[in-house]
Amino acid sequence: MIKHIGYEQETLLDKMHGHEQIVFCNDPSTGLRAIIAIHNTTLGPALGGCRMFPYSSMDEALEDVLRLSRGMTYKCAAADVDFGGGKAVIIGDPLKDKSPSLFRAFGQFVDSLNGRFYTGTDMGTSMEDFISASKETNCIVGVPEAYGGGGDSSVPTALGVVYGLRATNKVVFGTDDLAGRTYIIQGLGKVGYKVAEQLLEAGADLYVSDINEEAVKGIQARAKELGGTAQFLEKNDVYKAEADVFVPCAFGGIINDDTIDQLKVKAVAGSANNQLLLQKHGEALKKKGILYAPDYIVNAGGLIQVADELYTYNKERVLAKTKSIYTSLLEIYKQADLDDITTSQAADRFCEKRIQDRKEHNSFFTHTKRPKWEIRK
Ligand SMILES: NC(=O)C1=CN([C@@H]2O[C@H](COP(=O)(O)OP(=O)(O)OC[C@H]3O[C@@H](n4cnc5c(N)ncnc54)[C@H](O)[C@@H]3O)[C@@H](O)[C@H]2O)C=CC1
Ligand SMILES: O=C(O)CCC(=O)C(=O)O
Repeated sequence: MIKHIGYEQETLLDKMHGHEQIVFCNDPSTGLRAIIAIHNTTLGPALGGCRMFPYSSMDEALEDVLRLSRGMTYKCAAADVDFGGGKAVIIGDPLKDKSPSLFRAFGQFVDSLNGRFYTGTDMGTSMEDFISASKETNCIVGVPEAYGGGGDSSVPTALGVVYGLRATNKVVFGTDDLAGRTYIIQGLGKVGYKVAEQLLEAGADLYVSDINEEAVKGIQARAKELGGTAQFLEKNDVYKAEADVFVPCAFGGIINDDTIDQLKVKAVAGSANNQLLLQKHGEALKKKGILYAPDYIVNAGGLIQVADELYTYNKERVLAKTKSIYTSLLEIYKQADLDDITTSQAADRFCEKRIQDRKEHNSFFTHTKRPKWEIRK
């Protein structure tokens, strides 16, 4: 059917793995090079953050955005929000390559999708970046309340991770108490730093790792104030330290053949998206007796908040839904146990069933079918 298209393009289409749409964004005047991927809009318009990272190649950026947007489809289904899966990546160094005009250009590309994609912060991007983008489009979430948003979405994300850690501790240690345990936190950014702080406040001890020295110094000072410890680990030492729980809060793919061999923890639960490099790594963790908290269940707090923003934001509702990550995760653990499958397989099955059920009612999002979305278009 696509024989007339050259080999390269055919390969690109093959890579889409069931995605609906990919948009390549190029604006030489601001230096913007970005990719927006919309995975699936069965449940509603695509919603997902925008990551900025100095990808070494276009292929690497594409691979990341395809994986991240697919994950959002599952995250939206699990969190029971009426949105589909999408994500964006901007190719560039967040420390050097940002400018308000670059984010305005990005906003224009988002706007061109006419309400099929809503976006906000992720790794490497901040609320300030999206204040710029929101000058060009209404399809921006996670900006400060003064700009009509719900504020920093990493706050509920971190809270959800802490509830996820409680649920995980309950299964592994028989109590959901966070105190008296040792956690390895990889990445002290918007989410990781807040998780670290809450764990210290609860009486935990930490190992921490970040390439940003300021973040490490900051959490060590906070640990001192709170009477806990936050021992620094070099980036390659995080996998081999002995602790109760590994809490990945930086990038994906960190659970792989190499790291599973090194891990000396009883559980893995953190905010990073796409923690398992491949599905088989969930099986390898299970075999090793390490409990894995599926990433998109644990890190859904930010999504819950930004989705709520689009319905008309209510803080109490967001808090209640974020807290329910505790029970959702316990359900997934129970189901995985009953079916003797991995926790990620149990989570995937749950989401795929929810999407399939909805598909019987509608298969493709359009504004005319869902007039309620007019509010933000
Ligand atoms: N911000 C949010 O609300 C949500 C974030 N996530 C995911 O959580 C993860 C963290 O997100 P954010 O905190 O927003 O990102 P961020 O960009 O604020 O923080 C990431 C941190 O990781 C550090 N880092 C980079 N390379 C590292 C390495 N080799 N070793 C240790 N640390 C390293 C960075 O210096 C930075 O401090 C990402 O995977 C993101 O996709 C998932 C759901 C929502
Ligand atoms: O947290 C956000 O701002 C949006 C949701 C998202 O991109 C994510 O959960 O990865």
